[in-house]
Order: sequence, then C-alpha cells, then structure tokens
Amino acid sequence: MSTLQVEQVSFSYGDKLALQQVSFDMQSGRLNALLGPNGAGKSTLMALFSRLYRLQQGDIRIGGVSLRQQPRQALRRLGVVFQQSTLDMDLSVHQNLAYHAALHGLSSRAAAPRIEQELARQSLLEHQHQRVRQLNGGHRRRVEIARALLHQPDILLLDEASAGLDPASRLALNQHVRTLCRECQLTVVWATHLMDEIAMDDPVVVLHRGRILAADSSASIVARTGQPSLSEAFRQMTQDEGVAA
Ligand SMILES: Nc1ncnc2c1ncn2[C@@H]1O[C@H](COP(=O)(O)OP(=O)(O)OP(=O)(O)O)[C@@H](O)[C@H]1O
Repeated sequence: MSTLQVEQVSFSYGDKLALQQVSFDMQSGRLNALLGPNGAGKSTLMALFSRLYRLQQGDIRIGGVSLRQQPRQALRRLGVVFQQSTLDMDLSVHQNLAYHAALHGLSSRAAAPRIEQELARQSLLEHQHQRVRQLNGGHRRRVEIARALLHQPDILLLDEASAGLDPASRLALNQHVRTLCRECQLTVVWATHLMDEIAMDDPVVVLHRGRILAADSSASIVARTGQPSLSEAFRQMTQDEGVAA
C-alpha cells in the first residue's frame, strides 16, 4: 500500500510558481528519493507535507488521510527532519528529546520508554548524556531522527539530511536510514541533489523547476534514457526540458 500520495499539487510564492501540478506516490517501507537540483522545489514540497505551508492547489494523502481535510490525523503519521538543525546545542541528547516530548504533551513517564527505544534504534545510548555540541555531524543528524520518531510515525521526511557531512558520514547516515526502512518498516522520503545517495532499486521522483520529470526506480530511469548512470540520465532529462521550455 502506498503511504504518501501527492495529487496535483501546485504552489506559488506570490508570482513565483514553485510547484506545477506535481503528482506521485511514495512506496511503503522504502527509501524514496526526491531528487532535484537547488531550486527544484524539494523544500517547498517538504514544507507542504509538514504543513509549514498551507496547500494552495491539490492534496497530499498520508496513510490515505487527506492533509487538506484531516490535517491533524494525517500529520500524526509523519516525522520530519528539516534541512536546518533545530537542536539545542547546549542541552544533552537526552534533554533535547525530553524537551521535545514535553512540548508535544507527553508526560515524562510516557516519554521515558520512547526516548530509550529511539536512542537504542539510533545507536545513541552511549551518547545520551553528551551535549549535542560535542557530537559529530552524523550523530547530530541521528538525534534529529530520534526526535522526529518519538511520536512513532511510520513515515519520515528528511530534507537534505546529509548536507554538511563528510563523505564517510554521509554514507553512514544513508545506510543507517536504509536499515531503519528494512528493520522498522519505515517509509522514508529522502530529498537530495546528490545522485550517489541513490541506489539502483530505489524509487526516485525527479523534480526540476517545480515539475516532475520522472517517477520510477533509478534503474528504470537510467534504462529509459539509455544513459550509463543516473547523473547522466538526469543531465539528459534536464537538457531535454530546457529545449522543450
Ligand atoms: N520564500 C520564498 N519566496 C520566494 N520564492 C521562493 C521562496 N522559497 C523558495 N522560493 C523559490 O521557489 C523555488 C523552489 O525552491 P525550493 O527551496 O523549494 O527548492 P529546493 O529544491 O529545496 O532547493 P534548495 O535545495 O536550494 O533548498 C525556487 O525557485 C526558489 O527560488
């Protein structure tokens, strides 16, 4: 069953059209890549998913529930890690999670086992009493993932999660998130402009200048264009688009 469906979504910032009639389905329990260069519209889409921006046209269904009609119910299924970190650097890992749980109305008794479970899932137990400032970039990202999963959603949105990490930490984070998909049946939307973060069998949505150029597995997109790699396929698709525009 598809857990996240985007239906004919358009969005403008004043005169600037950022998304045009965007429609696609994400696959359940997989890392779904949302691939697009800077300015493609990825962050705008993420902001619509999380209801930071209100839908102007179209709808988004989360677990079959309309974000337009039943926003609170739909949002319960969703965890979000934004591009910019919002952790408190001077609090410990555990304090950051406890603070977030309290903000969302969880009693400390209810929060404690969830925090423990998330710290374990993110392999952060040994770091829980360290200040976030003392952690490396990859571990900070994992704290954000733990925080986003505290209310036990089954869909996780990650906007350019690996930005600013060194290549080894990028790879480790990407593999960690894939393990979460496999072992916890989590559906992930991984927004990126980096092709090397995408595996050949990943479902991929290619976004360019606010429009969908392709929505298929990476391997199928590469095969269809007859190019040797996803980056070559992407280059060809965007060139064709430039000619057609
Ligand atoms: N607040 C805003 N006001 C006006 N235009 C905006 C605003 N935010 C984004 N845009 C424009 O909307 C388009 C999509 O931007 P968006 O940030 O969603 O792209 P992106 O794929 O996330 O790129 P990046 O990775 O650089 O954030 C771009 O043309 C951008 O300039």
